[in-house]
Amino acid sequence: MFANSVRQGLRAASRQSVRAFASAAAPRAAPRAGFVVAGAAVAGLAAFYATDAAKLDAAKKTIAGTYKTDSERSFVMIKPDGVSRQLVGKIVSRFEERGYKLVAIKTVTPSEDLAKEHYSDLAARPFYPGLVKYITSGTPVVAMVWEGKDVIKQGRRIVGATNPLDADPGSVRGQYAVSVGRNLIHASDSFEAATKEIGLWFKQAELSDYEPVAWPWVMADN
Ligand SMILES: Nc1ncnc2c1ncn2[C@@H]1O[C@H](COP(=O)(O)OP(=O)(O)OP(=O)(O)O)[C@@H](O)[C@H]1O
Repeated sequence: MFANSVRQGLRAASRQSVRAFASAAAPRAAPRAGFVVAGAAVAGLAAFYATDAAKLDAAKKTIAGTYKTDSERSFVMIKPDGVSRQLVGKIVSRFEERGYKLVAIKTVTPSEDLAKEHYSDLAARPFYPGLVKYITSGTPVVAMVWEGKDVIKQGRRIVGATNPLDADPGSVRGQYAVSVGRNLIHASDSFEAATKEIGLWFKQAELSDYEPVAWPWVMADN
């Protein structure tokens, strides 16, 4: 994605630079030194536009909405222990009562490939095989997408620290979990992770677009 935007930025930059150069370079037979200077200017502009395009891309809307706006989205998953312990309603309520918008929810019995891809950044960790086995136990997970301002950061606070021993008592893990290996729930920890995870678990068509009646009362800043 970033590579594409940089390529687009470079293309836009060279188009702009060529236009700028064409209008600035009135004499047809410009001296050789002029070409050198112009070449450097084109390279400089290309670099500038490439950086600028990358910056713009960071603010661009992805499947996880737009970061730091009301449309920000997080991927939240109730793990097999949460489903088996029949805590789904209580966990969903935490997000709902906070004011966040449920844009997708489904049960999934994850394949090994899906679990491995979801936790691919932990592949080298000693607990990885056990983690994959836990997620693919055959009991489903509940995969969800929640939307609203700061939902990624606040979602992590609702979920609590990875190890329930360190989790705030008011968090899901702090209230219901005991062991790091059975910590009930996952929530995206960054916008990049949310973009990857929502794209991995959901198709665009599965994500609903609506406004809850209380939305302005929850999301307004003043
Ligand atoms: N030491 C460990 N022993 C067993 N399982 C662990 C251990 N550390 C992490 N895990 C499992 O791997 C998951 C992913 O670990 P990570 O470090 O990404 O924490 P996290 O981001 O809080 O968790 P998650 O990605 O599930 O939200 C944890 O939620 C937990 O289920």
